[in-house]
Amino acid sequence: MTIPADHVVLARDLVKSFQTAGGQVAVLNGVDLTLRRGESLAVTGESGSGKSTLLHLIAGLDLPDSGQLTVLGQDIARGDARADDRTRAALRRDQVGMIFQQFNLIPSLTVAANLSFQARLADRHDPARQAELAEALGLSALLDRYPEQLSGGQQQRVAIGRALGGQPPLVLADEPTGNLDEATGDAVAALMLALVRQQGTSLVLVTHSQRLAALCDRRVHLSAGRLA
Ligand SMILES: Nc1ncnc2c1ncn2[C@@H]1O[C@H](COP(=O)(O)OP(=O)(O)OP(=O)(O)O)[C@@H](O)[C@H]1O
Repeated sequence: MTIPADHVVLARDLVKSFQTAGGQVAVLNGVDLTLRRGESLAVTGESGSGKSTLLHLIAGLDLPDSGQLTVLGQDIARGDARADDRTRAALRRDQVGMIFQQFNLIPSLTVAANLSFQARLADRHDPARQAELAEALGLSALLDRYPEQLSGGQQQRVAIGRALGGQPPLVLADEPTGNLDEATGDAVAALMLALVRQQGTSLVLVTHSQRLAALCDRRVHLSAGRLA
């Protein structure tokens, strides 16, 4: 299959199951998904429906049992072929920003060092760009602090800045407001979406919140292992 150049994520008939003590559990059962350049897509679904599993496959943190998955032109899975660990790690490091519910900042690094972390790994650290991003995220006065000295909303703003710092073409966010109160979560989500749009970054946002999902360009619902 030829992939149009503006397709950032292309998934066809993705299947993923897990082996558990109780037997094989089918989680994704034929997922089709297309994400275009600059598009934001919300993925909603019941708890346990497989939203994080899908995000992990797109990030190359795990591999599907079958189906095709191509991310930023890199085949993760196609027929029997699978991208190896190195290829998938390089894709994540250089081209994919990730934002988690638990923020996952590096506790021993200052806000400034956390902000520049991924851009440095991707060899795209730009101090002027980082200063702009810190300003946009309201973090300029907090750059010398450590994560433990920040509120939840501030920590998540640092995590957003870290994910966007290297201007990756794709950002994956897994319940980014799940640990924040409603008002803080709304403010953080609005900032994230504004920055993503400004940068022309594609976004996959996993969320329970219909309000948050409504802010995205498009939304899909995961149910019984398929997207609708
Ligand atoms: N590594 C694993 N081993 C075994 N089972 C797993 C594994 N990862 C996920 N699962 C199972 O797959 C199903 C989907 O999990 P997943 O975390 O993707 O759901 P989710 O929609 O993100 O849920 P939530 O909204 O609660 O975070 C669950 O039944 C979970 O127990």
